[in-house]
Amino acid sequence: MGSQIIETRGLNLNLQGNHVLKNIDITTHSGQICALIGENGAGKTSTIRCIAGLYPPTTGACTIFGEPAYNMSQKSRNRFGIVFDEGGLYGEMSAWENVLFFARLRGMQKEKIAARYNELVQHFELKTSLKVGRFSKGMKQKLMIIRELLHEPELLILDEPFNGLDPDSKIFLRDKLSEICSKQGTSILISSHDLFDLEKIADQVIMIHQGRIVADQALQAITGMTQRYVVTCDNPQLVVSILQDIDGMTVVSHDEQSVTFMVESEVIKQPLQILLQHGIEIQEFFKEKSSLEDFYRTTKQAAVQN
Ligand SMILES: Nc1ncnc2c1ncn2[C@@H]1O[C@H](COP(=O)(O)OP(=O)(O)OP(=O)(O)O)[C@@H](O)[C@H]1O
Repeated sequence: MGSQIIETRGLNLNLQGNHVLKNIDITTHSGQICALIGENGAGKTSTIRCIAGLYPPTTGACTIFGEPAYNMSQKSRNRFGIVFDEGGLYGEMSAWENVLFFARLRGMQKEKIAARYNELVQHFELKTSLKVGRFSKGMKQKLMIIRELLHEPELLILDEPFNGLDPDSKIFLRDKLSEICSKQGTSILISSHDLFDLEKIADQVIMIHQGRIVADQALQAITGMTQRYVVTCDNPQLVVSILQDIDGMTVVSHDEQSVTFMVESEVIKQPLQILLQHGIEIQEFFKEKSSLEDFYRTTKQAAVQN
């Protein structure tokens, strides 16, 4: 695993008498995509604001590149880029003018800015002929990411970057972010409600519920194989009645097309063989994989009960 990028320890945040973050402990590593998930109002944006040095922790510590995030030096500030949903683009300017303005503030030279801008515009396939005020949501999102990648940061922080994007734009952006991480080694911290898309790109998943961390795991550990099988056939009702009589096989659910069942692997070695032996005409048979959505649901259920 790479070096530590973000570290929070016992991070608490009070905003106007509201205890928004409670003992948040986060460690992220370089070259990885870390996803922040959780329901509306869970505390994702507040966590990101602390990490970016916009809010001082009420108690506890929050460091980025080993330096306290609040009041960090300009040098450390230049080591990351951040995109919030609310934007911060100038509509009356062109894409180039927007990018130039921010890159100059970061102390970059114009020739370097131009070269990098062209490279990123190509990478993100951004059409730049219109004034930014006439850009679509997806184009603005791309431009903000280009602006924040221009100075070649080691870390890119994104707060709900897929918000309001159509499926094509979402897939495109998701895959480009993954590429930037894998090819250029840029670490990414991303908050989003798009669990399906996060599942495609994240390495680490942190779930926040009512200001507390309720899960922090490698994606690989979350989305492994389950002990559940799914069979699709013409007569699921028949399958249900057959399975009910077999020791070691338990029906979990069924509908008009399929049956999901669990198998005790010590008792049943070849579930497919058993179905075939009973003369069932199978259209599809597979072992179910757990998704990030399943994980979110069960983790949330447990958090609500605690
Ligand atoms: N300035 C503020 N003053 C008081 N409370 C605040 C302030 N900003 C946020 N909060 C509260 O902090 C909690 C966490 O908000 P936050 O925006 O961090 O959640 P989130 O997980 O990003 O939500 P969403 O998914 O809706 O963007 C919410 O209850 C919110 O009302």
